[in-house]
Amino acid sequence: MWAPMGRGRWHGCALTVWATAAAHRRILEPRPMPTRGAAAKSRSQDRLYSSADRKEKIDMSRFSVENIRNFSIIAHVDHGKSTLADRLLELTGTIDKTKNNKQVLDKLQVERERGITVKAQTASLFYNYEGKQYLLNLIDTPGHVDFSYEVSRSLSACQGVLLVVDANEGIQAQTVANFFLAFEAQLSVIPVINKIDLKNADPERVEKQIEKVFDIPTDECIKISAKLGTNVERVLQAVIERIPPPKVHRKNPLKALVFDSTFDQYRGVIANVALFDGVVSKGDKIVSAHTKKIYEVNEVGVLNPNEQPTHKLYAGQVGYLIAGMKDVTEAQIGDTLYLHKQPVEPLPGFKSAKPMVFAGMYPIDQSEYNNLKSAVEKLTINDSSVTVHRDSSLALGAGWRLGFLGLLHMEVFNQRLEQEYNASVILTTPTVPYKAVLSSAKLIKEYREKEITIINPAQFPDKSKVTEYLEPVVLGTIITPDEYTGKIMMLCQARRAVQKNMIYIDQNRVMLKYLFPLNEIVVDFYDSLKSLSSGYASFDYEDAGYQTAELVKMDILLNGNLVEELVTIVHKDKAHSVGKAICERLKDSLPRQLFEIAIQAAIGSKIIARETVKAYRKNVLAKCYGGDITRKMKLLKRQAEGKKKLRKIGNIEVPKDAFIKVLRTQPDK
Ligand SMILES: Nc1nc2c(ncn2[C@@H]2O[C@H](COP(=O)(O)OP(=O)(O)OP(=O)(O)O)[C@@H](O)[C@H]2O)c(=O)[nH]1
Repeated sequence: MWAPMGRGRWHGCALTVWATAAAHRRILEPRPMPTRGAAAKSRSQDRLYSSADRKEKIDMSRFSVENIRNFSIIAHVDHGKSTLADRLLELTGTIDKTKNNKQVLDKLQVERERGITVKAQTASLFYNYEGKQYLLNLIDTPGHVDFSYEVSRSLSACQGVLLVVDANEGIQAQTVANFFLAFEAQLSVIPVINKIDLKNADPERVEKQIEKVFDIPTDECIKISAKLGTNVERVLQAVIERIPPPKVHRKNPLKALVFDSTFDQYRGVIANVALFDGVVSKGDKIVSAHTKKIYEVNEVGVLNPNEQPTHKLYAGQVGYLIAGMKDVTEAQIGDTLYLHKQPVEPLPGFKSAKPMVFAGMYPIDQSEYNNLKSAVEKLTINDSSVTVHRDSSLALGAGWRLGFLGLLHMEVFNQRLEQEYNASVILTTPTVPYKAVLSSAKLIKEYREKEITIINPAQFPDKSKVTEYLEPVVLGTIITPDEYTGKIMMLCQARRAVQKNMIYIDQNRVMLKYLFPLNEIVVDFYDSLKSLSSGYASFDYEDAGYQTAELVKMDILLNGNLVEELVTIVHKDKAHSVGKAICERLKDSLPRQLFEIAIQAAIGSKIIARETVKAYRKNVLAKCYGGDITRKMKLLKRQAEGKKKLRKIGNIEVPKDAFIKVLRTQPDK
């Protein structure tokens, strides 16, 4: 159950508990299931269970393994995972249902602003069913393909999943991808058809799709409205009836898996742990199997959904552990913790995330390097799927080359750096990891390998040094109403994709499988797909290795000066159209300056595209009339502040966000 899973990506989850002394006593007695008539009464009881006043430590020994269920909610983006999680938390009294709860488990600012889940979150729920008290550990996971590493790690701590499908939209590409993650991990799958309250809901059609694509009998589907709370109680009951308890041994020595971690500036690393065997408590001396360092446990507890200290954690439970780990290198995701006096064989851990997109990251001002370094280190504790290599460039100074799981992941990381660490950075053109097979023994000796991976376009080796270039490919799944199939096929062809399969999942919905060069889909394929299908088509992909490709390095020049951020590797056949599009978009995003600017795309010394920005004089003081000196000074100051957001290339001032705008759209012809 805790074994690695498909698609080269992984996960973990967490479990929990809490209560005031009074509430605690109460939770140990079976609680009758709330009925509508008992609503007013249960509200006051629920308050006892709200997280605000849970100060007393909980005795976790009372939750035996048979009464624990670890499950995750997985779905296509926006099908209602977080809304269902809110209802489950309310129904079990974990949060106060009189409050207008929305995305309670989406704690990050970026998640609330974008309305998406980025980070898997956990909460422990207490639930009485047929006279027994259960501890249900719920993990809300992200839906977007870029965050499926979070999904797979979460699944490693679960025995079952709720597969949520929108009753109007039906099965989408990420429903398929997520189902197979759970299926490969041999988890129990409970299909939940959500949004049955919608006018266009057609749960019967979705039931049939589920039967056709996943081979799950229609009578196993639970039809709900997470928004209105309709039939949600049935979901909790199914979790108990259909998902098995974890297979663990409490009498064995401690074996705890670190499946996630966060950083607190006062308390250091907070490790999320799942206990496979044994017990852990405050004061225990534990060892990291990875570093062999010894720590004393300062605190253990559960997430409910906030931290709630407990006396101990027992096998089968999931919670958090603080043990004075201060450094990124000490908090390895996938590490096994064991008791100092009772060494154990470490768990297999997780395969590391495989970055799909790399970009250079540099401080806008080199004096900010150390602050940015510390911010990047802390954020990567919280997001272990980002890979970090030191890098430097003549124009941009010292920085890093970061690997992300996709472009949205890159944008979210950047936004979190700004919002959580107040750091402002320059990002270079995202690139996929290309490979080059070296041609001579001398070069192989120099690089110490025959096949090198290129994650920085500036280091792309010249054709004279290689026998062939290779590009990464992915197997993409597209689900669409059949009226858009023709247009989608043309789009895929323009992206150099090769069709592998096509099936009807119901009377008018088609599932297409294509082999895509990763480079062709990474930036804007999804946007193009959405716009030509009026938003109806969905897309997901998985790693499919490498293929030979004719690649060239393209430079972008401003008045003859190289723009390092925009150096890019392109397929030979696309060089002209991509170069032209970049020049045109750069022209649109560059403000006019006091002199003319020539924008050129070049391959080696050959110019393949050109645009010109005409000269223009921006005189802020022209706005002032009447010679008001204070106002003049204010305007000059504002202009100086604006300049901090600019990067100078030669004598040309380029706004920082111009580059990302340029990269957003590529031509489809
Ligand atoms: N009508 C209706 N709307 C719902 C229902 N459940 C969720 N929604 C709405 O659907 C939208 C998406 O819901 P979320 O719960 O944020 O979806 P999610 O799957 O968690 O989304 P990601 O975290 O981005 O993957 C929100 O606007 C919800 O209010 C439902 O049962 N009925």
